Amino acid sequence: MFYLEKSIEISYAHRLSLQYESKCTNMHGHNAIVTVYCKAEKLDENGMVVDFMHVKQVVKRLDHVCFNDIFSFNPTAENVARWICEQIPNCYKVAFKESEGNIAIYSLEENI
Ligand SMILES: Nc1nc2c(c(=O)[nH]1)N=C([C@H](O)[C@H](O)COP(=O)(O)OP(=O)(O)OP(=O)(O)O)CN2
Repeated sequence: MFYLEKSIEISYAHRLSLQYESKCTNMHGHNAIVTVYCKAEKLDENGMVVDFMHVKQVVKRLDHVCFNDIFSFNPTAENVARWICEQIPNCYKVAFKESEGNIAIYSLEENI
């Protein structure tokens, strides 16, 4: 099995829709570190699991934007991690580090 991991920093704004009072329902921003994990049993015709540049292109679509403008779902770290995973071939896990102590992980596998 071949494994690949890439981390990219993004800056974004968002506000959350929540069923309780929270400061996070106000527009605010984060500098997040997104780590994308991919794997493949066989390499493609270019000798890759997936091109690092392709991973960057997808994640950078989220840089310096307001998540509420581009997503129809509530832009929590969990939901955005799943969205990223769904965009990237051979991706099985995304860790979305919203701030130093806050990390959401979406994984297709049980053992994260
Ligand atoms: N499960 C989730 N919980 C929260 C999310 C989320 O995406 N998933 N997001 C937020 C807000 O974005 C909020 O800005 C983060 O709040 P907080 O935990 O207070 O963040 P910090 O620790 O970075 O901020 P401090 O003010 O320094 O404590 C909330 N919850």
